[in-house]
Amino acid sequence: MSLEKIPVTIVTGFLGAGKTSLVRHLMENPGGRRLAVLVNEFGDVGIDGDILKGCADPSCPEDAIVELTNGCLCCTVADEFVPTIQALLARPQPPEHILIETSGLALPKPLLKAFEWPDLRTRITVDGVIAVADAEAVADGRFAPDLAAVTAQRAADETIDHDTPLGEVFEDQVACADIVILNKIDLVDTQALAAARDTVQAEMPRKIPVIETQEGRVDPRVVLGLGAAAEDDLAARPSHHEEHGEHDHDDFETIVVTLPDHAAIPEVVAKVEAIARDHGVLRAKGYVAVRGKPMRLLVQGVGTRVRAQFDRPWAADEPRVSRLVVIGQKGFDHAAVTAALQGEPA
Ligand SMILES: Nc1nc2c(ncn2[C@@H]2O[C@H](COP(=O)(O)OP(=O)(O)OP(=O)(O)O)[C@@H](O)[C@H]2O)c(=O)[nH]1
Repeated sequence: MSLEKIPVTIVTGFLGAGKTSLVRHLMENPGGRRLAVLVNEFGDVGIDGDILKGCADPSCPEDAIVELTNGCLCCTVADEFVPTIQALLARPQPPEHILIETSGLALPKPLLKAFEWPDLRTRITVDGVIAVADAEAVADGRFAPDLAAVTAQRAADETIDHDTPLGEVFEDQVACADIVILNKIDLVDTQALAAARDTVQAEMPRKIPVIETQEGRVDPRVVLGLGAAAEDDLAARPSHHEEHGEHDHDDFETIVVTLPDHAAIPEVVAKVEAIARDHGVLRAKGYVAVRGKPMRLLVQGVGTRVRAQFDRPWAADEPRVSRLVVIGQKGFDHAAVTAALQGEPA
């Protein structure tokens, strides 16, 4: 038995940045490695796991794709993360590389600390932390500091943290990374791309590569096999939540909304656009039944950008239930969002 530690790549990045797209691309291009994938999502509706299981193959069979939906990975280390990794390592053919997709709200640093767990420390190592960023969202200033707060408080105290909740999560993710994937370059022009690059670079505590991609398509040789051993290098990866030792996710809220069947795709898309526009919803995703269609519709909203495509037929034993996971900042209007999704189209 080899004593080499199994490399683990942690994929982090804000809600909807393109983490699942990247993981999927790596599963399709494993470079000869036998992979296992661990995916963590908010809410108990595992959509990413479902998407990823759709591209299971011999180099990453379905039972090597594990979903952890019981809350945040970094907060359930002992109960969930450690036993899951142990089970993967105990497989007759253990993986040669493990990919972990964290939830878009997760802070990577507490997860890195889990690699110090006695039973894991000798068996796995963090090969690299990849932060995926949405070039359009970054260029739009969605992670920018709260300028009003900066102005109001500058005179009072220079040291007060003026970041927005989105800004904090974004900064923590970039600060922890070994590589940043600046994704969705199709949605920005050259100027906006340069602005996004500058913003990402401004957040880096140390110089790391920034790679531009579309749909997370990157040469696996660039992102796998970095040998970063990030768990030994925690001090170089500062976090906003350092002093608390742990963190909570009180800045964001998730609801799950059950929808009626829809008559046509544009209706669903318009509603998902509307909840982002009118109620500041950050992310919406799920499967929707369209009347008369045997296929289920995968609906994905990132801000007001919405994609909908049929992914596979509803299974015979599967209820044709339309459900969307909706994530927004704390205090978003759950009732209004639910009503907007459940109501008749405008
Ligand atoms: N236009 C465009 N859309 C993209 C690109 N990459 C991903 N998307 C879309 O963006 C949406 C979110 O992509 P995901 O890969 O699910 O993002 P994620 O980071 O895994 O999302 P969460 O797990 O919810 O945080 C999906 O609708 C993707 O199809 C890209 O390069 N360009």
